[in-house]
Amino acid sequence: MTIDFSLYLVTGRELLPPGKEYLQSLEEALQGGVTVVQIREKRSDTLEFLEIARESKILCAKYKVPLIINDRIDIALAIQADGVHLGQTDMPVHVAKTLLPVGTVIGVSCNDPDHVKKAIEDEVDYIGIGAVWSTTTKKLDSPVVGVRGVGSLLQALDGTNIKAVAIGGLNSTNALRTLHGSVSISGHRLDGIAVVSDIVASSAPRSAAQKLRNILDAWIHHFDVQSRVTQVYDVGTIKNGVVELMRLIRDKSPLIHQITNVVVTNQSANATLALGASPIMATASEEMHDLSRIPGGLLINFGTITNKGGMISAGQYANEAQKPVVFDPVGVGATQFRKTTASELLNAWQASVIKGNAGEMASLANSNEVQAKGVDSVGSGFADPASFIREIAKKERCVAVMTGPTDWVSDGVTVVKLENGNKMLGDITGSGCLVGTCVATFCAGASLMAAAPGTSPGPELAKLVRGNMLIGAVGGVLALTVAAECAAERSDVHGSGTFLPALIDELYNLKPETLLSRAKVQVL
Ligand SMILES: Nc1ncnc2c1ncn2[C@@H]1O[C@H](COP(=O)(O)OP(=O)(O)O)[C@@H](O)[C@H]1O
Ligand SMILES: Cc1ncsc1CCOP(=O)(O)O
Repeated sequence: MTIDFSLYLVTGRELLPPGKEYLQSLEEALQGGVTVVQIREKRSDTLEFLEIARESKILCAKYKVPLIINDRIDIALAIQADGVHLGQTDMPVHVAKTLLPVGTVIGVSCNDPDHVKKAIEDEVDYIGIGAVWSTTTKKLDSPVVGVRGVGSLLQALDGTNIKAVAIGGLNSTNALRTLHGSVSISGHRLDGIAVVSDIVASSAPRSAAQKLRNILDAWIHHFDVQSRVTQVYDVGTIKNGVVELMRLIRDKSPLIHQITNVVVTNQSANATLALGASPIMATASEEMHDLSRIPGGLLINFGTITNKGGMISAGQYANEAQKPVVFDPVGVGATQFRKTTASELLNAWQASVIKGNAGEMASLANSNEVQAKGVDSVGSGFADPASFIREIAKKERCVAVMTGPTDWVSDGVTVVKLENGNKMLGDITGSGCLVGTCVATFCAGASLMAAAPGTSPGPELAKLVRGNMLIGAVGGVLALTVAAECAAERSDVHGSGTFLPALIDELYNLKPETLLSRAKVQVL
């Protein structure tokens, strides 16, 4: 039987809110658009489980929704359920298959590559990947998979007909992030999401399910359409796009919320102003929601990690508001704490752009090809930077920027090579951080442009960010590197001390014509 796995409800009677009756809640969830139901009764004895399963089956049949039984082959047989769901310590699949009628759907829980390998060998019908987020609904025996961990498990299913759903802590706030961020490098997406508490614990399960349904419908449609069309760029389109953004930033002065390090806070705020935007350097968790409601962009630079909670909530609210999130993982390879924090942040929210030098990007990609010393990259960089940047962008599901004497930008398909700049940028502290600020500013411009009425077609509900982040990222790099060239040529610049204020001046005075004539852009 073919099952639509998109909205998979797992029951949990112990979570029902006071006054909500089980069958009533289930029926409302079905009306809200649940496509498959699993009866999970961890505390009931056999007779109670059987009774619940029977009643649930009648209700599911009314809505033509298939019913799956958790763990218990005997109950599944007794009520002629459509399927069973087995955990790693339940009845082995090959034994279950000998007991169940041919055609019974079999699913297993997986949280590592070996589980997936075994599920493929066992020819199961679907896998439940989890827990993806932390949850209090189930006591977890293994660490959470994290959104970024799902893709490699999905990729292992390439070439099979096995379906996959994500489970654990899913709700209407993180569903889109989970769906988008879990797509594998090979383009394999989840078939659905499995939810317990977000629906069952709700006093309004119909609207809880409907909310998830709307997100799923929008995202699946958007993804399936988008994976069939590739946006093609040429140098002219990119340069003109950047200039358009430059003008829009000066005209609209978007708010650039920056959580950045203590070393560069002042110069970053000044660079933002010089570009015509408005900086706010706010770090407390308590203010993140308010800030996310103001159009603009967010920069998270973790050069000095002092407020992880603020970084997490700022990014999550920005995703919700479809605002750009630019992540600068300063010195990520330097300490284990930075590595763990980067992974935590990148699982918590979807970065729109990740920007780093070669050492930082290598560390994020777990590559040993380029080393770092503290916050600096060491050596001559990647042998094939174009392929590296394309792959990391594809893996992280965002635009990636790798700085250095040559800067590289990719959205996972197109690679843009940028050769502006001046080596004096290496003589001041925080030139990479300034690139991050400029990128966040241009991405904010791109977001504002897309938010203008009539400029952004398509299902808005399906997006974690609005606007063209590739052009935004290129714009930020070009603004800073071209301004650096102009600053370095000035007769009043005698060294790094005079270079920095001259750089701010040149950003302030940067003209579209200068940027157009100096920009060294190649599209690969
Ligand atoms: N040798 C160089 N020549 C020209 N531009 C450079 C050079 N080194 C760095 N840059 C520019 O300086 C900016 C910061 O890059 P980088 O030095 O890699 O960052 P970080 O400070 O994070 O290590 C980038 O825009 C890059 O183009
Ligand atoms: C059954 C199960 N398997 C892995 S996590 C989980 C519980 C998910 O519940 P919730 O959706 O309430 O986090």
